[in-house]
Amino acid sequence: MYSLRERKGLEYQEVGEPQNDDYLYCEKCQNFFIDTCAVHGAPMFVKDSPVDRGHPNHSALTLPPGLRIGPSSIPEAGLRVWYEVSEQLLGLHFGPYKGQVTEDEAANSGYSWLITKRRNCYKYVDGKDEPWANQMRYVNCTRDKEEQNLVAFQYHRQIFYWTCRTIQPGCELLVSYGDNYGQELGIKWGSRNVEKGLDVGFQIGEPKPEIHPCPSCTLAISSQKFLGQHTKHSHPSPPFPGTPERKHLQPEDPRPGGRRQQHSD
Ligand SMILES: C[S@@+](CC[C@H](N)C(=O)[O-])C[C@H]1O[C@@H](n2cnc3c(N)ncnc32)[C@H](O)[C@@H]1O
Repeated sequence: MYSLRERKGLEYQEVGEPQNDDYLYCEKCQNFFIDTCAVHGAPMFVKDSPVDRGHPNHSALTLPPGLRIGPSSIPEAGLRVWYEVSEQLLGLHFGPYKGQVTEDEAANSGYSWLITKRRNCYKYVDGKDEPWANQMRYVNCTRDKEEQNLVAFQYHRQIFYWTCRTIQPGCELLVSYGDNYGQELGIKWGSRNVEKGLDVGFQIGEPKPEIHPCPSCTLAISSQKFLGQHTKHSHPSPPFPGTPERKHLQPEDPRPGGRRQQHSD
């Protein structure tokens, strides 16, 4: 016969395998890491300006100081995000991309990113509706490698953008939506004709489109008349209290960033 001895309870912690989107990438080391690069420390994350969700202008008002929204100089691209202050931007992460989260594949608005939950299992974050999205919805798609300055990546089941090259003052922020999506949009890779002097990308020193910055929010409007209409509609006095201050970028939440991700639809 065996006597059942009392067993001491084992104390242990279950340490899960890191998921693919737990890793971040250090450009200097050219290596992946979790949380903090052992050599270069924690990457910088830029937080959105705080705004109550559901405000009709929510997306535009979340713009961090130093960035602006205005008409894009890319033909038929609508609005864009551009960088307005005098220092260069580098080594920053924006996000997460906000919007309505759905598992419905039909989320095909032109503003929805695909997020991989696990093998063959996806969800979508759709930034179409401005009251539920953030400023990242205004970032347009790059037309070639040279003008790309942001990379979209998935981190902890969310989409972030990181600055893959120095962003000069006056430049539009441009991210790759992924090859398939870009083609579906009719965005031709290499359509920016630099050699023939037909580059329509807005660079410093080039003729700028007409811009009328709104004094009460981060929008810039293409005509004085539309600015008047916007002010009347969006800023009946007193101005909306969540109006962000226009200062240089101030990274607040130093955490890391990583890899490229596919754009959905
Ligand atoms: C995520 S939104 C970008 C913000 C958009 N420009 C706006 O005004 O709301 C994606 C849409 O912008 C337009 N777009 C983005 N990049 C473009 C490009 N390089 N050329 C033409 N249209 C572009 C397309 O209409 C696309 O469906």
